[in-house]
Amino acid sequence: MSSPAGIRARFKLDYPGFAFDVDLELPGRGVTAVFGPSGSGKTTLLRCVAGLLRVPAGHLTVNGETWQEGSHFQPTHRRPLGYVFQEASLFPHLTVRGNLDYGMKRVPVAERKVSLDRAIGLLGIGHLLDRKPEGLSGGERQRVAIARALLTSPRLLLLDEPLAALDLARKQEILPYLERLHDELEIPVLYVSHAPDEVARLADHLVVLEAGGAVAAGPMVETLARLDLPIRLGEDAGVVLEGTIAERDERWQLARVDCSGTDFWVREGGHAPGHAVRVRILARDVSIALNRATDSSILNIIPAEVIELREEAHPAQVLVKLKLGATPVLARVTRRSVDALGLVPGRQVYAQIKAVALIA
Ligand SMILES: Nc1ncnc2c1ncn2[C@@H]1O[C@H](COP(=O)(O)OP(=O)(O)OP(=O)(O)O)[C@@H](O)[C@H]1O
Repeated sequence: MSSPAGIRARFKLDYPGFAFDVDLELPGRGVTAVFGPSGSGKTTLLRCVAGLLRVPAGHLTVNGETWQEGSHFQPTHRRPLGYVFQEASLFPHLTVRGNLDYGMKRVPVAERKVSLDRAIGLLGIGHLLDRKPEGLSGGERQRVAIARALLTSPRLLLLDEPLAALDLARKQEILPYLERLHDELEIPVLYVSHAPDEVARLADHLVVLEAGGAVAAGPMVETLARLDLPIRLGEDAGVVLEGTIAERDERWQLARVDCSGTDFWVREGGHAPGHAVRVRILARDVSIALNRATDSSILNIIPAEVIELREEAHPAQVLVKLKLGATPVLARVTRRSVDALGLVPGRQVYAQIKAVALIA
């Protein structure tokens, strides 16, 4: 019997003072961000998946292939995966080309899925091929390390804080390459990161770890919109939505973004109509009205339904989940406003969205 597509990972491990116990069903494609505080078990999860840690009663299948079950344990070198850590571990005596060849030659010709040219093109490293690692910047080294991992034709890519050692400028330089991988490759990626901006730009799916357990796992949009989770991608609760540029308004330097049928006006980002983008809407930028204001400075006033309310740590404030068509958005309002407007689940209102940030 063949196993279904997707990744099924079940691991249980007891260190003194740290119990790790996860049972995850993850999609077999796209980027799954593994998010959580320091010491929550993110690297432990990746090490279990890679087979670097052998957990006695673990289970792992990746898109139909069983890598661990009962006494069956496929050792790391027999798992078709690419692993890139915080610090790229390139061979210092080999040129970039030599490092890439090394990755590629580990795979028989018939099984190669990513060609040398493709990997070089995706990561933009064609001009670096004759250099040695010591002559590369941190960002360039990481790009070479990712290209080398791709050349092993992995069926799973594990990226453990690949940008953490880089400064902001280098991060900004490498993120577009990671976005290209996301858009163009079918290989599923588990991406450990502390950085909200990386997660917001790259992830399709989120796993949130806390003290060795998964407190949430699901599609990014829905998971960020959950009121019972204290996830903050950035300085506030909020959602990240995927959409496409529907229209540009050159006169006012604005663009209309269509997110699953709900339109938002945003500041222009130079993208042509049809371009796929992500937008971030923070709860503090959303207010609620019972009627559509006609004399407001707010561009985005959208019919919405109240779905759920949850009191916040400060008793004056309430977080409200709204649905704008199929699109969830969070709003932060005062408890007094909840009372004054009679906000209860099912109530039809208008979401007034002051700022929508175009993030990629
Ligand atoms: N070999 C070990 N023996 C005992 N405890 C360990 C061992 N390896 C890891 N731990 C503990 O397991 C916990 C989780 O570690 P892990 O590296 O997975 O966390 P993390 O979420 O990746 O953290 P960070 O974000 O700081 O990298 C930590 O408390 C760590 O001290």
